[in-house]
Amino acid sequence: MLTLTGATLAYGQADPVLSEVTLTVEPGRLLAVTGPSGAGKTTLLSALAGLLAPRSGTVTIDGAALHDRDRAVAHGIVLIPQDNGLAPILTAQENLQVVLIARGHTPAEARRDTAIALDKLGLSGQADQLVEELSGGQQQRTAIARGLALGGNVLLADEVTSELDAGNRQRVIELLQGEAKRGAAVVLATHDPEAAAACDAEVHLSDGRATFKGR
Ligand SMILES: Nc1ncnc2c1ncn2[C@@H]1O[C@H](COP(=O)(O)OP(=O)(O)OP(=O)(O)O)[C@@H](O)[C@H]1O
Repeated sequence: MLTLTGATLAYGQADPVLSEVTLTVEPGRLLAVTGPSGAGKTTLLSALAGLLAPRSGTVTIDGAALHDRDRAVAHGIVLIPQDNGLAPILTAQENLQVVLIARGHTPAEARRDTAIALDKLGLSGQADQLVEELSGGQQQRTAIARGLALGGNVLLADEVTSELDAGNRQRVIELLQGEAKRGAAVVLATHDPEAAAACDAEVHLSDGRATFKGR
């Protein structure tokens, strides 16, 4: 269970982006994080990913303080970043394999899980293409495939449908729902009302505050 308690999130000495946020990201649930541009969606996901320590309040995973990204990785917290975070001069499949091998897969396991994840995103035909040669939407789907291949306990997806056509957006939402069904806690930051509506719950960020919206 990943929990923020009374967390104030800020960069350096600047005014807080979000104040006194309390929320729990529950296994088996898909949570939407919504709000206008600049409201703090990426900031919230950064705190949940162990990348940004709260100025006050706490972030805990299974009751233990989440001090840093290393701790988050050890707890299986996977982030699919807004800018996709892919290495442009590696192929789509290399981007997945490198990360899987770094997490302890054998090369054969990494090849197998890479192929499965790329196929789920409809990218089998792009496996050998350099990321820099892929379209924006294909790159976004490659980043999602990499996130899914890691099979995390917590999956934080930051605006991962922004460059997708309707069919692929639906596919991705169904995959995220599938991740929740297998028991992962899934968080989707999104501007898209349809994507938010497909989630089990929604937290809306506005004017530095987080508000839960019912379903
Ligand atoms: N690394 C940083 N250093 C300083 N300020 C930052 C940093 N990252 C974000 N901010 C500021 O924090 C605020 C929230 O930004 P954030 O990226 O979390 O919003 P967002 O809701 O994800 O926006 P968008 O929908 O446009 O992606 C903005 O005012 C932004 O300028």
